Amino acid sequence: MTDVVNLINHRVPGSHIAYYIPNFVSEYEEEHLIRKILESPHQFWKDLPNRRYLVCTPALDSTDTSERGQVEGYPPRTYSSLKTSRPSSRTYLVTRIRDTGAFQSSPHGAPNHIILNEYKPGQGIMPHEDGPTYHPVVATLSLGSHAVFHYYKYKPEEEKGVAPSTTAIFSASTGLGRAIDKEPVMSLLLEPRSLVITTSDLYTSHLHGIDDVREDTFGPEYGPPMANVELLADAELKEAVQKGGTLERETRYSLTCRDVEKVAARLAPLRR
Ligand SMILES: O=C(O)CCC(=O)C(=O)O
Ligand SMILES: [Fe+2]
Repeated sequence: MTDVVNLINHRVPGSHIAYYIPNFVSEYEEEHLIRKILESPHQFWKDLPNRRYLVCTPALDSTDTSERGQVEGYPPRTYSSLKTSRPSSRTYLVTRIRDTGAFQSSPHGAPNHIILNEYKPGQGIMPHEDGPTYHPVVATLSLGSHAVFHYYKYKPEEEKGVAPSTTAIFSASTGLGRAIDKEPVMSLLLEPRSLVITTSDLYTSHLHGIDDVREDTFGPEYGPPMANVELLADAELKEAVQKGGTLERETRYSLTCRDVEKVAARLAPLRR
């Protein structure tokens, strides 16, 4: 892994609550992590039409349930651990994320919870909120492919009715159906091996999502600008974003690392 990062050098321009760190892990580490991910037993994965995911804790082995808990939107039966060799790749990763200082004020001072998602080309995740279960800092590592991450806001309450530019969605914070503004407030290109850290109300009062497309096309007529373009490390990707171009998606794995403030339910050990 690379040296300890100084977050201040990675602030997304125009935002004081998002940080983008390219090449947070090396190609060798990426390959190792993907291999470990693919070794996770099939029964631990939860298949959805547009992605599959599993939930694990960063530091515990598969027989230790002491820190496991229920996370809103994620059924308890998916709780498991990634199969890892010693020393745990997850522990190492979490230590490095802790060392960025982003989780300094979180209850455990470091992520204690990881959601692993796998997206094939053409898959994505609808705009959603993650709910109030977590401390409002999230660190997401991307592996295997790039993705374009959009952040959205809700339409103001007084705008009743769903206009053509909005989508009605259930809000985890209010429990009500609300209309979202389809124009993203911010969009980021996440390179493979990058870490993005978002905090504060980008997390608590906004939604986030990834379009279910096979390729991403950039250019003024194709969609919103990428707020982190100046921070991109890969010259080819950067040029595609700056001058206009198309990037084909490959299989992407994301590790969404957070601190669960309150563990809502203790779970029985997995028997398999
Ligand atoms: O794959 C990602 O980066 C986003 C995952 C996500 O938003 C979630 O699992 O709630
Ligand atoms: Fe999410």
